Amino acid sequence: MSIEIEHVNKRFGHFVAVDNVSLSLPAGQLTALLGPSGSGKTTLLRIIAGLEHADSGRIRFHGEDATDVHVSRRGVGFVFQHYALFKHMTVFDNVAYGLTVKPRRLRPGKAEIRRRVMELLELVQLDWTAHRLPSQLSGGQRQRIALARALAVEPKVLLLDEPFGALDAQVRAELRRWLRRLHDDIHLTTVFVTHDQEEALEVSDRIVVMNQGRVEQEGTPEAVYDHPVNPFVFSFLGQVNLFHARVQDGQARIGDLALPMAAPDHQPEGDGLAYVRPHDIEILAEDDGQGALAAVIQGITVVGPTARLELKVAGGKDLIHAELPKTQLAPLGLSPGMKTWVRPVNSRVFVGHRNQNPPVAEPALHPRD
Ligand SMILES: Nc1ncnc2c1ncn2[C@@H]1O[C@H](COP(=O)(O)OP(=O)(O)OP(=O)(O)O)[C@@H](O)[C@H]1O
Repeated sequence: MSIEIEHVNKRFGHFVAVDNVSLSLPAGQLTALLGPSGSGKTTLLRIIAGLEHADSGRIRFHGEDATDVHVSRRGVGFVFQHYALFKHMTVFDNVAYGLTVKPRRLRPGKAEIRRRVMELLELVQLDWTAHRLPSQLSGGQRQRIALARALAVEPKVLLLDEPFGALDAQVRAELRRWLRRLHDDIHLTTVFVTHDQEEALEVSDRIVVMNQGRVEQEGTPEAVYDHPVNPFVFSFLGQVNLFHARVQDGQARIGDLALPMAAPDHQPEGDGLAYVRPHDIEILAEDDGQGALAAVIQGITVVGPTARLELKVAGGKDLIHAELPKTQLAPLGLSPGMKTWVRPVNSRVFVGHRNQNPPVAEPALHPRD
């Protein structure tokens, strides 16, 4: 069941929470609504669900207008960050709940309810917990039961609001891989809200990047990561270093250093900022004469297989961040205090954009200041 969102607006008093959003969410896909806190993700999800009413605009499910259809008739299943399972009911009864409260004529028989609940518990790989109480489960297990419960009434659309937000990093990572596998099995149109870019990139078929109630970009994870349309999306999808740059005659430069650019066809010319990801900064122990910026290593941190370097470029005020495989440290003989050369091997220059970095962005470097 596809979801079409057409010119949806929502204000709370004078505050614009959702600002003229139009989207088409394809059937059977897992779409992430990704954005910083307060960007309107949850409000949009609640409008899709029918828990919130848009001030204007329409919501269609598979082409049919659902804007004025009550939440109970939209055929949506939800899982929230703090999904309250009924504490005094067993796991089995929690999952069965939505079926047992159906009107008599729509309610399946006892044996059918049992069959369906056990099937769902197997799907979420927790059939062995059927007779437990929620308090006897871990947080991750509870969220999987919440998902089984949402699926019990056979929703046409599944809506997840930061479903793993309250769990620790490792459980979160396991659950998002599990959710991806589950989605590959059931192919239910799913929309999930997250502010975690890694989660969105790893799990979803499509990502909608939101900011201040608007959609900044929409596309596959590869498209939004590799071809961010503006500085906001670039910065929000990962760590970034900023350099003053100039584009002239189709060539971008930081000072005299020519930059290779993943440039769109019509790269505007003029002064701007070059955005470079830490893993796109090459570190050279010796100047190879092919253009690089002199820099001194300020610190090295090894995190698992990755070495993270902080460097100060000659003439620059702020530190830049580079990342490379830990195994390259020894061959290059890199150590704190050492003079090196750095070369951006991939970058994107935005000319004439307002610098609208979210707080996740790293400090800017101004080598020409
Ligand atoms: N019922 C409400 N009354 C007043 N303001 C609200 C209400 N619900 C949301 N807002 C405001 O609307 C804005 C968007 O909120 P929303 O919850 O949609 O953002 P979000 O992107 O989901 O953020 P988060 O990740 O923090 O949940 C916020 O500034 C919030 O304070």
